[in-house]
Amino acid sequence: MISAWTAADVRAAEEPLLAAGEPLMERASFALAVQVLADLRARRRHVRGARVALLVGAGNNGGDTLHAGAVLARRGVAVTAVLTSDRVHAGGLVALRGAGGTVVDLAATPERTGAVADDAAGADVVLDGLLGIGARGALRGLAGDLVSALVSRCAVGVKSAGSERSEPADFTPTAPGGGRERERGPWVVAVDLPSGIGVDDGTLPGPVLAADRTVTFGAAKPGLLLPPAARVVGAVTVVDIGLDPAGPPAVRRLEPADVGAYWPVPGPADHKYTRGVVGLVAGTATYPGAAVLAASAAVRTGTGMVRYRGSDPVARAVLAARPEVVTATGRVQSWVVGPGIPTTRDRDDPADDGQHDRGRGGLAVAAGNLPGTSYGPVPAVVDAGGLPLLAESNPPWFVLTPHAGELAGLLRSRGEDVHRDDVEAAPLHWARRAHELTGATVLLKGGVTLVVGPDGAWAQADAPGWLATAGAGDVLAGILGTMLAARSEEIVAGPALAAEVAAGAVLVHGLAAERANPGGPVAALDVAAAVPATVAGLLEQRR
Ligand SMILES: NC(=O)C1=CN([C@@H]2O[C@H](COP(=O)(O)OP(=O)(O)OC[C@H]3O[C@@H](n4cnc5c(N)ncnc54)[C@H](O)[C@@H]3O)[C@@H](O)[C@H]2O)[C@@H](O)CC1
Ligand SMILES: Nc1ncnc2c1ncn2[C@@H]1O[C@H](COP(=O)(O)OP(=O)(O)O)[C@@H](O)[C@H]1O
Ligand SMILES: [K+]
Repeated sequence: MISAWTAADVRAAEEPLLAAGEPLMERASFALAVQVLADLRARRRHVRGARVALLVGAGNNGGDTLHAGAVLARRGVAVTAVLTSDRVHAGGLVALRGAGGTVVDLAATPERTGAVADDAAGADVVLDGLLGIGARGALRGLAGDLVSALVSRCAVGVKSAGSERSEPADFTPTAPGGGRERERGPWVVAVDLPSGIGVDDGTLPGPVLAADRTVTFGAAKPGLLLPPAARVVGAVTVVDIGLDPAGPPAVRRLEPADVGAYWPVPGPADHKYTRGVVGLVAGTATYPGAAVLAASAAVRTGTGMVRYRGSDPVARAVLAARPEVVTATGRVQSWVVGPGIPTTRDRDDPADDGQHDRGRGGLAVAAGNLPGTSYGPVPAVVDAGGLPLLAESNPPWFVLTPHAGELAGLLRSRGEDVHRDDVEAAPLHWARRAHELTGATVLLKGGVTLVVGPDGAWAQADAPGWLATAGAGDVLAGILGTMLAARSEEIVAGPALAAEVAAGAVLVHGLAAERANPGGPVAALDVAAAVPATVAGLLEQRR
């Protein structure tokens, strides 16, 4: 698992160590220099004679950068530090000058910004040390001007899907094949984080120089995992400088081993009911495919049984694809409500095939709101047309699975003035808001999928861009339904678990998409078909 702590938590963890005289900056800057030397060696034959430009801001982030520059200069690298403030880290400046580095005081000559940017754009490596965890809002002043000038000189483009990111890293915050490629310009290494990203919320409030690598100190920061900033951090290397942040991380990311470790493997005493039964309210005459996709995915993920609820013609389509599905009513351990049913609240909408009523019924059971039945409470997945069926207040074992447009609609229905673009610009903020307003766990789908529950947030980036295809969301709903059903009682007893299970479902979905056709296009049903081998691969890792 990758864990990220907020700037405040990192500072709190640093404090006692700094008070005890631990040389944190020395550790950080030395590790940074070692990484830059490795990157240089990977890119050119000789380190000696390489050109490295340091972009230096007013704080300790600039201090780290200057000290790393001193190490590089002593190895024969031609290092030039561009100072964007008249009060940069004094010790770092002395060290760099002592090692033979060159200093350009841009703060004293701001009219040279264009020429300095030209020069930096011609370097082999640029170290972005303008701002670290002390960043507040958009990059301002000279630092902002310099970055804007550099961005215009180092055009970046998004790699075509399928191209490989080969840089060694602790994690790559974008999905496979979704990396970026600088069309021209230097290799950019962000010091601690790319200057100007929202450290704790992953927003991009102003200009940011996209990095090829981020060397981050002590622990990952939320902005390195969260969209949209995750798209500009490159390959992330976490350097251990002895920090031990207290409390739960602000954002986490599951790795395959985490999901494999807790996957429920049936034993000799199990039968289909102990494994979990999924109740599925999905599909209409207009969108029958959603029912087929969700049912297929639920079956392929290893459910004990799928009970399908819908009109006869759709049920026939489901059974033709998956004869394992049953249509008889009975107890279920999780409900999946909404794929392929209309998003209107109109009970009389003939296009709803009666699914709104069935969906409301399922959700009432899942919430434990039907006195006299012993069938609830159980977890539920609420997708697409299920979202308008939600009550005002919902239990956290409900997992809502909107994409950005659906999340905006849900929030508007609860009084927020928000549109799809706003959600895409600050997804963590709006997913948290939806969790607060509905009480439910919120899984916000996208290139990086966020899950927010009572116990914090998860950010998963497991899927190739090819997964952005019709029906992929229905497959996720089916996978998640099976995973929730398998741990139904545990989740209702400790609903914070719903978010972790949901993050696990996103990981399985993403890995299955990659497995279905590595490096190429995938169809939603093929993603479902790839789930069994994906799960077997996860289980293999725990042997
Ligand atoms: N304290 C230490 O000894 C350690 C600090 N570390 C480094 O120190 C960094 C944090 O240092 P600081 O607390 O000095 O903070 P920063 O280095 O992030 O810089 C804060 C400075 O930037 C200015 N600033 C803030 N927002 C701005 C904006 N939007 N536009 C322009 N200027 C802005 C502030 O006025 C302040 O002067 C970490 O990110 C890390 O790189 C690491 O070396 C680990 C040890
Ligand atoms: N750029 C992307 N990279 C990887 N996965 C993506 C990307 N865009 C969307 N996805 C994933 O594809 C799925 C699309 O689901 P959804 O929007 O509900 O489609 P549908 O309703 O047609 O099933 C989600 O799981 C989402 O996370
Ligand atoms: K930085």
